[in-house]
Amino acid sequence: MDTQTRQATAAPPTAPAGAKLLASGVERQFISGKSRVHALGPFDLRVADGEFVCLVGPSGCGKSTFLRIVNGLLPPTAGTLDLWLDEGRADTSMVFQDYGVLPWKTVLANVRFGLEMAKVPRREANERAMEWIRRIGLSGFEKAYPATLSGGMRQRVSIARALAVQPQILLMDEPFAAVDAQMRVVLQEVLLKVWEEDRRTVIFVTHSLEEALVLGDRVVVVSARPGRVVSDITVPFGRPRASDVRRTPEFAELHQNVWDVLRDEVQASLAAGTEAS
Ligand SMILES: Nc1ncnc2c1ncn2[C@@H]1O[C@H](COP(=O)(O)OP(=O)(O)OP(=O)(O)O)[C@@H](O)[C@H]1O
Repeated sequence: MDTQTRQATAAPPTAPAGAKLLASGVERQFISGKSRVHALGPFDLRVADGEFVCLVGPSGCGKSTFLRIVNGLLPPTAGTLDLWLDEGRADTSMVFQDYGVLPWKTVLANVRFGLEMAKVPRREANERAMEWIRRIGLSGFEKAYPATLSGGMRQRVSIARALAVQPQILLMDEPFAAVDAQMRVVLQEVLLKVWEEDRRTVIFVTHSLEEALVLGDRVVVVSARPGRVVSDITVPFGRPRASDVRRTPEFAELHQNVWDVLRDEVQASLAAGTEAS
């Protein structure tokens, strides 16, 4: 029977060693009018504490749906999702493609926003926000409004806001898709640097296989809809990692191997779209 639960359990005795997240047979269907869309699953994934896992897959295969389930925004229609969370710290925090900054708030107020929601006292919230503004490379822009910033800077604000609450799991949904190619590389480097500093658990969705291989400890290839895990690759490049790892022959070879798997799913997705139309 469908369980329709997202279980967030504080350190249950059954936690597999080191696991932060365990998705077991997670599925999601959407019903709109008379049509039913089987968006995801059965989806099985285990993520260890402190691991950086990238999801790649064809458009519409359910990647965002999975993040929304992890974030608690959406219940699964079947299967279970267990999160092993420490008490007293924010569970999850999400960064979206479209910046998600509040245009009427300054950079400082935007970064402080999540802390205020978490009822962190004003002085501490200010200090933590200022610290994250520094870490993300926006010192000097505390009083600026989003409209005066570049897309890359706005996305830094989003990342700083998400990280300032010290989430146990950071969920990133194509966070760099809206910025130009050069800025994307810069933001990848910023993210690599801040992630190295405290290595929290990250699930990062991207359409760019190159980006996934530059950032991730693992790259999980998701099938055409309904999304299932078709391949789970451990990225062999060491840490700390610089973004110019992409220029090595080993990177090119791995990219080709993973692309061979991903291409089949993209083609399957296109074929399904053609049949449906
Ligand atoms: N609220 C909803 N109601 C109906 N269908 C939905 C809803 N949300 C998502 N879907 C459908 O579920 C499928 C998976 O969507 P989802 O956004 O998770 O895919 P995705 O892999 O993140 O896609 P993309 O890479 O293009 O962002 C799509 O067919 C989408 O249209």
